[in-house]
Amino acid sequence: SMRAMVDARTVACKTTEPTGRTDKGIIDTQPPRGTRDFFPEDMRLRNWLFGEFAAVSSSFGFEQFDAPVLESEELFVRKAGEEITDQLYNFEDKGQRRVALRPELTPSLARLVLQRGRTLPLPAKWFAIGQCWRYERMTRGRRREHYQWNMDIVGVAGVEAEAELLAAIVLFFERVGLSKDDVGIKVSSRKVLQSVLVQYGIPPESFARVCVIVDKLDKLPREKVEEELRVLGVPPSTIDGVLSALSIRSLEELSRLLGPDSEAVADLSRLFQLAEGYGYKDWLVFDPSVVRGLAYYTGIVFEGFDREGKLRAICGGGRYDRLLGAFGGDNAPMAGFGFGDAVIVELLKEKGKLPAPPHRVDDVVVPLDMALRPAASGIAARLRRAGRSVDLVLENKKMKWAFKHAEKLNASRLVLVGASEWERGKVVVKDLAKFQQEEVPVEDLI
Ligand SMILES: CC(=O)Nc1cnc2ccccc2c1
Repeated sequence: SMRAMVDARTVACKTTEPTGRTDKGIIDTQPPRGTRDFFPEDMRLRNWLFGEFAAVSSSFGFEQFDAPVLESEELFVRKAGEEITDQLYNFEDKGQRRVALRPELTPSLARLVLQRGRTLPLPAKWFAIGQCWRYERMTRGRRREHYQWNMDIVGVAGVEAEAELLAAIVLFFERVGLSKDDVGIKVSSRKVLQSVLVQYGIPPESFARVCVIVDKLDKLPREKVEEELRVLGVPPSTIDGVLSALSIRSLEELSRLLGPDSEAVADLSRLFQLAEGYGYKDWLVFDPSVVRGLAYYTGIVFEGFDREGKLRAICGGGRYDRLLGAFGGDNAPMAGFGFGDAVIVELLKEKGKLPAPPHRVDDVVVPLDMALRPAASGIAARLRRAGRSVDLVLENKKMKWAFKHAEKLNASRLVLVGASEWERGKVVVKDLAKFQQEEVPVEDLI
């Protein structure tokens, strides 16, 4: 068999095999650095998770889109010092084109919206589940790919869009068995930071880069952050002002700091009011230290977190009203979120809520002698046309083996095609759930 050949080859790897694989022996069977294989059991979990993502998106009336994993590099070149662009998986292709494996889905969404232009009916509510890439020096041994679920709303300027997106995240958590005691969603607005920076006379064009640096506050030591801000020309005194604003923990306090007619206060108050209507207000935590690390956010930002504080952000998103303009198009209001496939699985594992979907089939069909193989194949074909999943035993096996095989496959029925029954137009059907067996006319099999 193949296995024997492979084993022999690894043992006597000095021989030159007909395949020419000389002393290299077997190929490296591991996937490339930082990437994962999905064996069937992994794929069953992944299909379950993506099924939950898609079910939530559909229950919000969103339409699915996708775009190539390979994009023009220019889609992601943003000089704001973001980690996601510092680690771009970019290269020059054989046509001397600068290309990159997408690190996120939002720029592709923006490209598709611009491609449709005014013909795109608004609001557009689109979702995607796609593999995203980063190129990290393997010093950190972190993964270089993950799958991300995105939901985005194009064309709604009010925080009703963000409220709807937060509702989708909450529904997902509820569907997978997580409660507001397990997870929460921190909510803020970049307009908080914007108003503080205006008070300190920081020029607006530094705003995105300051946000990216401030977002690192919970990842880097403070003096590192101060250093990066100083490089931008933001004096240390500003940092104290920024930090005091980020340490506020109530909307009342924020209103006192920014004044009663602050847009940030209005947006956040409205958002919490809508959250009350949806019934997920208790899942939200106002936390102005949430900035998010993507340069293009312009308003409300949010991130899902585990209340035990053991894991990195579960998901994140916000409003980004100026992205289309950055690509040279006319702006349209946009808001959305990204939800990775890694942290949520870690969290569900920790909570003992990770499903282990078993492989199963409806029927196992076995010819009891080789003359009946065509008959058995016909039975399997009928059952499959009727929508049942059928494992047709392809080698000549005895009853005992067939039974064990059917149980391994968690089959509901074992269909035995035997000579004496077949002469009478019947097959033996064993119901493996009810431990019963009966002779069934072929036409009644469905
Ligand atoms: C926990 C994890 O796998 N994170 C992850 C893995 N791969 C990525 C690839 C691109 C962008 C972000 C990424 C984030």
